[in-house]
Amino acid sequence: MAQISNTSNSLYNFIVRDGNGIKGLVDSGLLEVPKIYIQPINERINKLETKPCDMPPIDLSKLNGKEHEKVVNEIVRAAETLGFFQVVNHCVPLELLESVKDSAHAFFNMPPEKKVVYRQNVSTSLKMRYQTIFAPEIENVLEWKDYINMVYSSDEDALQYWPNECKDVALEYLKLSSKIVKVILEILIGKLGVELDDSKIESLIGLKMVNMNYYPACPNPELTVGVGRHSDAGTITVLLQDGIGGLYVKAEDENDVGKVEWLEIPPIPGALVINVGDALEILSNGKYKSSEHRVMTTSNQSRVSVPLFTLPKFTEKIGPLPELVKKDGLAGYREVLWKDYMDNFYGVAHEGKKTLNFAKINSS
Ligand SMILES: O=C(O)CCC(=O)C(=O)O
Ligand SMILES: [Fe+2]
Repeated sequence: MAQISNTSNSLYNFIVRDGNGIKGLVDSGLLEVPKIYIQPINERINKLETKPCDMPPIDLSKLNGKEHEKVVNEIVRAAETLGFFQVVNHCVPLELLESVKDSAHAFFNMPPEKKVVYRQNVSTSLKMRYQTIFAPEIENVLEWKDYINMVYSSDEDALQYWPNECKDVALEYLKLSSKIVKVILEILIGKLGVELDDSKIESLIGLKMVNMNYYPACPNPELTVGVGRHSDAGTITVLLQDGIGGLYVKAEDENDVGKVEWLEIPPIPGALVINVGDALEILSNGKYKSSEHRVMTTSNQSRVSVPLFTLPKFTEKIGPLPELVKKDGLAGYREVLWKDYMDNFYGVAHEGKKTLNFAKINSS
């Protein structure tokens, strides 16, 4: 924290201590991007070097019909290649998705004094946090994003600790999206030729949290990032994005091996984005890809997104499934206590998929 708070104390106090967030700074009439938000050139997103991801969304309702196997294969292929795909005809009502986005706006539109009570160091609850900086003590440049993190432990706790503005819809979203996660996880594990009982599947997604990300309009989006390059730590993420766009995923150019390209996951009304996290990459011994992704901001509209992160319970030991190691003849990752993995994940600056090196064997 020293770095940021020392270099621009008053900015730090305004944004973080007083709970205004980067949203508050933009609302105050900001014309220029403050220095601590300016990314080094190699981290900026050049839209000209990106293209839209043209993978059609996967229709989950077809899992119940004669195209079951085709849909299963689409899911597996997407998880093996990009690690990202979109689903439609899932079980989450579209009105609920609209209410979730509305409630995110309702929370962030509150005055700072209402939000600051949820700030780390102010609130004693670990179940709800309002933050603007991923990790001020380790990141040198800040992300153009405010967010809340709502950790699920029980319905009672959620209704007690999560903000009134969003708790009911966030809880409903968490429950229904968790069903999608379970269906997809069972398919992916099944296709590895491994059988896991229900309690094991549950423990792989035993920790659930809903974040609400708010990216205010930025005077110069080319200089900043909404979220820098990272992979998600957990098993599977379900992401609701609004219609603004700006989520980019790293892919290998199909026509030019080794060449990297950034694909934008286009907003599709009613669709949910699904992505593989580090835990699933480890479990599958690298077969399923936890993708590097990042977010660009826009100059005239604020964007919201609402990920449901599902992660293994902290007490789980996560390593490649033994049947796969036997089949592959080699483990690409070591077994880690999930708590240790998460401590490392939150303790280092994020630089793409480097957080996975904690578990990788022979990582360079
Ligand atoms: O806002 C988005 O589209 C993605 C956010 C994200 O990657 C995250 O919260 O981990
Ligand atoms: Fe992410």
